[in-house]
Amino acid sequence: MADPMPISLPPHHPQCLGCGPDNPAGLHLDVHRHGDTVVTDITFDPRHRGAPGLAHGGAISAACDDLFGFVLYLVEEVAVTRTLTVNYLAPVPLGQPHRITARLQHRHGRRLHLEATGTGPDGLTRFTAEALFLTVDHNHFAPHGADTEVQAMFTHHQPHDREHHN
Ligand SMILES: CCCCCCCCCC(=O)SCCNC(=O)CCNC(=O)[C@H](O)C(C)(C)COP(=O)(O)OP(=O)(O)OC[C@H]1O[C@@H](n2cnc3c(N)ncnc32)[C@H](O)[C@@H]1OP(=O)(O)O
Repeated sequence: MADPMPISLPPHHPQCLGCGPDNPAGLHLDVHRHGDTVVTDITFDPRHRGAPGLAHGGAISAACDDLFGFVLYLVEEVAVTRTLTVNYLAPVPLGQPHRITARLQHRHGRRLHLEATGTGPDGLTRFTAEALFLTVDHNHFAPHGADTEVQAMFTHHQPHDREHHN
């Protein structure tokens, strides 16, 4: 079957570390939905350096965590990371695009089990990640004054409308 048409997904908010276009220290992930997966192409650069010439594990982890945050648009529920495990299978060179693909593996009540794979231009999978996200309601963010902002992320994102118009 042909690949589904990619659909552009909006950043969580302009200052998000993972995807915010206005965060000068951010990774600036540009994310698309492909069917039941979300996909981003990231090229780590010298700002993300760990060992010389290689991406820092924390930068890779942040990219995976944020990409999992885009699966929430597909699930259409607010959730936060409870656990995140990254399997660093091979060093990730700076300056080479890597495609990270994430999806919901399964759901059990409030528990969303997510999985991701990061693959280089040579086809080698250099890292994988698994996460447990727990659904929360908007009040989770209220003590930090962000409940309205989080609600807006999910209200303004209308995946079905976008699908029809793309
Ligand atoms: C949301 C908008 C997107 C924003 C951008 C996305 C950015 C990317 C995502 C992130 O970085 S989120 C930020 C980092 N994460 C956090 O700040 C979360 C901090 N942790 C918490 O706030 C609480 O620990 C949490 C809300 C996750 C859970 O607290 P709760 O009191 O609601 O749940 P509880 O600990 O009682 O566990 C609920 C259920 O999960 C189960 N559970 C908890 N930890 C588990 C575990 N490790 N493995 C398996 N099950 C687990 C637990 O047994 C229980 O099962 P039952 O419902 O069956 O009783």
